[in-house]
Amino acid sequence: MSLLRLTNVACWRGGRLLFEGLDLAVGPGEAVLVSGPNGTGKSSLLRLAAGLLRPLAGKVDSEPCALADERPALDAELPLARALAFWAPDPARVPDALAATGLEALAEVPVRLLSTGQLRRASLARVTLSSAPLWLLDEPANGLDAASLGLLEALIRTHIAGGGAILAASHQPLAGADWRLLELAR
Ligand SMILES: Nc1ncnc2c1ncn2[C@@H]1O[C@H](COP(=O)(O)OP(=O)(O)OP(=O)(O)O)[C@@H](O)[C@H]1O
Repeated sequence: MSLLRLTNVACWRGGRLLFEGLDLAVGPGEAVLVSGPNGTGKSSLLRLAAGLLRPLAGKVDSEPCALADERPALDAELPLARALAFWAPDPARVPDALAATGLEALAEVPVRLLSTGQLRRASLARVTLSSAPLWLLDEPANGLDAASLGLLEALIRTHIAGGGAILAASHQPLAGADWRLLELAR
């Protein structure tokens, strides 16, 4: 059983072929780390997996997923807790998600006032609240200080231990899981 399966996938973007013939299966409890030089299509691969991009060829099958990338996808005008509640099937879990990402003191602060690293952590809180079995994390360590990196790794560990799956793109090594590596080449 796979939570994400790509079969013979080709991706065309920005007027060129980024990759083709890509097969990938990610099952419960598995984590895959996509690496490769700038512009090789790591973010595009995550967007394909999320159903936000269509493959040029091949097939993408995915269970419900939550994507965290550089866009927080939170209402900038709302206090953080309310902005997160919008995405939560169970809003009662918002305080736990804030605590798990070290944001409990910012629950009433409007999203637009958060710093870069705080916004990254808010995205992670949104992902944890989604209840999606598949997490798609695009450069999740960007902008995080050492303590926040520890929180990210703890969230990854818990998700994998609970039978979730993760597809992440990162230029930096990430702990928290026994990552299977997928290298995209130029
Ligand atoms: N919104 C877009 N519209 C058109 N082309 C795009 C768009 N976003 C990215 N591309 C193209 O797709 C290519 C791959 O971009 P992508 O962001 O997937 O690479 P990446 O491997 O994640 O890069 P990086 O390491 O810099 O984050 C880029 O070189 C660009 O030409």
